Amino acid sequence: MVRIRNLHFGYSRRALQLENLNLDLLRGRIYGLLGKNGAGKSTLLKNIVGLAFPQSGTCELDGHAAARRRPDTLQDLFFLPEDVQVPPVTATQLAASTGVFYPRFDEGAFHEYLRELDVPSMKQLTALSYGQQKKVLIAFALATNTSLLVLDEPTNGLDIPSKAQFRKLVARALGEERCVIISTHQVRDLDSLIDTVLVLHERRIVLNETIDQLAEQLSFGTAPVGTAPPDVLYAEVAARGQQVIRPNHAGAYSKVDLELLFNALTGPQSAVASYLTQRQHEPVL
Ligand SMILES: Nc1ncnc2c1ncn2[C@@H]1O[C@H](COP(=O)(O)OP(=O)(O)OP(=O)(O)O)[C@@H](O)[C@H]1O
Repeated sequence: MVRIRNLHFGYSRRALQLENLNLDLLRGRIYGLLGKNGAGKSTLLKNIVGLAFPQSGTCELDGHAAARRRPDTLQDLFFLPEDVQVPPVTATQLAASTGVFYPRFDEGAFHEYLRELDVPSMKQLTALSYGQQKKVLIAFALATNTSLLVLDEPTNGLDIPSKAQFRKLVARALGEERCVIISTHQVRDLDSLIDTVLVLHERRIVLNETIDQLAEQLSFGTAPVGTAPPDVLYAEVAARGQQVIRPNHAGAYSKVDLELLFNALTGPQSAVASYLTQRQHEPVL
């Protein structure tokens, strides 16, 4: 679906935001794009949807350069930017005026999503709160049924129950044909939703693994404060003891702690990153 090769991008020639970046995104997956503030998540997403153009390298959507912005590509992708701006119309009018640009737009599903997110469909969007405006556009995005759905910080501005509702709706809207990419710096918002984790750090993708692959390779657990358990790749002091990441030698399954993993990968000289890279280069027996 998305194929990026040796992508270099900077807003000026002197400072690169993305450097020699390679990435493949597949249909039927929900990707979580994690990165610190200013890491370049929005910049990468804009390159993917053809709103920013690589200085060198390629970014292709189903074999066509995203930057060409072909009509058949644009009608099959939806991008929800971080800062949303709504037109002075109702949700119902939005569906009528803008839904036509997306051949598989499902108006019935749009209204169903609005009901589930508890947003009125007959009120002017400009008169809604920021969180409600965001929910309308999330409902619209899901109802477009485009093959590629790119959501930049969609949970910003949502209250806690709406974040849970958001996760439910996205999980339901995913099909074999759809590729969803969601960026966030609030890692916990994507817990139990994404199946693949991407971490953007220091201008590159430093992690691209499914949750299952991570659970297979790493073990997430706790240890008493002051102890140094054997094999520890990363440890962080928490309210009740230390949270630790170790190699999963025993083959036992533990829940992947996304926040701990993110901290481990974006700290100095990440032993977790080195371990995962080493595993990738081990011969398969
Ligand atoms: N239009 C622009 N012109 C110049 N520099 C920009 C522009 N947009 C972003 N940048 C810079 O590019 C870098 C990456 O920004 P970007 O918005 O992609 O980060 P982000 O990971 O999405 O951050 P956040 O989590 O804070 O939203 C930042 O240093 C930012 O200042």
